[in-house]
Amino acid sequence: MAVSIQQLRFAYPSDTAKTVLNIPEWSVAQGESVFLHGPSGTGKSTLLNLLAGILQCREGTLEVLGHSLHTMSGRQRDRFRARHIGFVFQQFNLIPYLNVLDNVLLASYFADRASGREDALTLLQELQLDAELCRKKASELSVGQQQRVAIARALISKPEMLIVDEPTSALDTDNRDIFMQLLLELVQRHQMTLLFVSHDRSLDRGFHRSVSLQEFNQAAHAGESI
Ligand SMILES: Nc1ncnc2c1ncn2[C@@H]1O[C@H](COP(=O)(O)OP(=O)(O)OP(=O)(O)O)[C@@H](O)[C@H]1O
Repeated sequence: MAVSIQQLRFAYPSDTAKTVLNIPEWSVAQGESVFLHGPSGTGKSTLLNLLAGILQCREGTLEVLGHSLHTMSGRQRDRFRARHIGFVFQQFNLIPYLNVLDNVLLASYFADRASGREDALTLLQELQLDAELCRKKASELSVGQQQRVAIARALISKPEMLIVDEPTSALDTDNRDIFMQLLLELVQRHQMTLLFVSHDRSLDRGFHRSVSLQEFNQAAHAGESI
């Protein structure tokens, strides 16, 4: 299994009275692509952040790619994420003053799987970003270009799992369709597990499974308190 969750409960330390996630059981198979949707504020980003080890699971079990994240320290989770997970954030989080190529190479450095310039340039080319563009600073790119750099950065260390959080909201329909096609092709070619969050249900074409968080998160129904 790529993801296996049992009896997970999560509340933010700053608001412990509010259970954001209460998931009795949920799993994702290796190589599966899952489109996760649900109304705003129901905990989609929170779930992705737990799966990537950015947030800590304090109650229940959370296994990702066979690793027990619920027993790991913060440092171990950071290392796990750098090695095994590619994460594309809503705001991309590129480093604005570094050029495109260096933004991508920096991620491979942190993963301890240093990929060379050639690998990075090939990947950027696959994502339709040419050599000239790769010399530009991230702050000089369009939103669509930044998005593709963020994907390249997530893929450079050859992660087994790619997590993408609502990445298309700033794009027009044509660019969105091109982006989705590119993403799904890359995921299939590299045989990765994909978890993709969006409000936009029309994007779920091509995924193995489309699921609402409310189907398996009990906290979303009850407005539950611990
Ligand atoms: N850092 C935080 N501290 C406290 N509460 C938070 C924090 N981040 C999110 N929340 C709360 O947790 C709940 C779930 O938020 P989350 O961002 O996971 O929802 P979401 O489904 O991804 O929403 P959206 O679709 O709007 O991005 C919300 O009620 C939110 O207010």
